[in-house]
Amino acid sequence: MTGPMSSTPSPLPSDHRASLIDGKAFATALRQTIRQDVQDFRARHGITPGLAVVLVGNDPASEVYVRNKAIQTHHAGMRSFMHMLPESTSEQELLNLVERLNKDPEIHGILVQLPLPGGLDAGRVTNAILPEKDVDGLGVVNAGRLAVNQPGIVPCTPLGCLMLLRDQLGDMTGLHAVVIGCSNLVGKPLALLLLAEGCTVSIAHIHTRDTAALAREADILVVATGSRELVRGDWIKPGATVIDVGITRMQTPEGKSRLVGDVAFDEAVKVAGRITPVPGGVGPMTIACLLNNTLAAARMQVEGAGA
Ligand SMILES: Nc1nc(=O)c2c([nH]1)NC[C@@H]1CN(c3ccc(C(=O)N[C@@H](CCC(=O)O)C(=O)O)cc3)C=[N+]21
Ligand SMILES: [Mg+2]
Repeated sequence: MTGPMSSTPSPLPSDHRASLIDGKAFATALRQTIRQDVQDFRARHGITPGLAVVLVGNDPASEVYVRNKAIQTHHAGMRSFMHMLPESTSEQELLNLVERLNKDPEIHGILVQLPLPGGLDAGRVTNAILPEKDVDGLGVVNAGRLAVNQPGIVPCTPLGCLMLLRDQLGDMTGLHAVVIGCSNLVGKPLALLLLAEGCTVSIAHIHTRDTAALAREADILVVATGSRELVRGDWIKPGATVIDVGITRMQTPEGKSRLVGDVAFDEAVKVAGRITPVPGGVGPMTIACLLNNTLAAARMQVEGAGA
């Protein structure tokens, strides 16, 4: 019995290395553009876009992300409003805060950091955010707009992946995109975006029978499972474009911390044509797209439809 990799000789030279998709550099350039656009927006309207970030509880990883979001929001010339609430916050208190932020004209975008502590219904809280301020694009209105190809706010991580893929590949018509992972946060919206790009899209999930065999068919392979190094080198079609959304913090034997993705990078880099590293791939794009969505939300609220 021979597997597909041994029966199909790889067309790649033995010293092949995928080119790295530099999400960090792309995000830096995007943030620079946004910073300029924010200045122009302020010059035209006398209004500074404002982003409110709500964090409930004290998960250390979430605190780091939220702080990074605030710093980058300021760097882009926008206002940042942080709301750090105790773990004991009730759903009603959280909904009351969202209601206040909905009504506040200085706030154009609202993000409630996920996951929420147990007992708080993320769906109810997310859907309480006005669709025009839902800069995460996770409420049912923006999710529905995406599903029917209407303009709306697209979730930050999928949007970041799409920007990288457009930059790398240009026209994606007819390419087979395989998305591993079907979350409402990443996999599902990204599959819809790739469909709109003209890809043939397959989604693999927990019940998929042979995910490795499906992955080997992919021209574009996106992995968003949160299962570290799930995808091995022999899951990848030679020359494929690989987008690794996963990010897991690990302890090295020396007691240092290290980030790893959902793709076994050292194996994948020998097979893929292009690949995002972790860190420095999708992660920085997520925050840049949050700023992008906040500016777009401010434009829509101030300049109206078609802005
Ligand atoms: N409502 C909501 N919206 C989110 O968008 C959201 C969320 N909740 N909860 C948590 C996840 C996670 N997330 C990341 C953002 C930036 C990096 C990032 O910048 N990563 C860097 C490394 C950062 C580090 O060193 O830890 C990189 O990959 O290079 C990663 C992950 C947004 N999330
Ligand atoms: Mg990354």
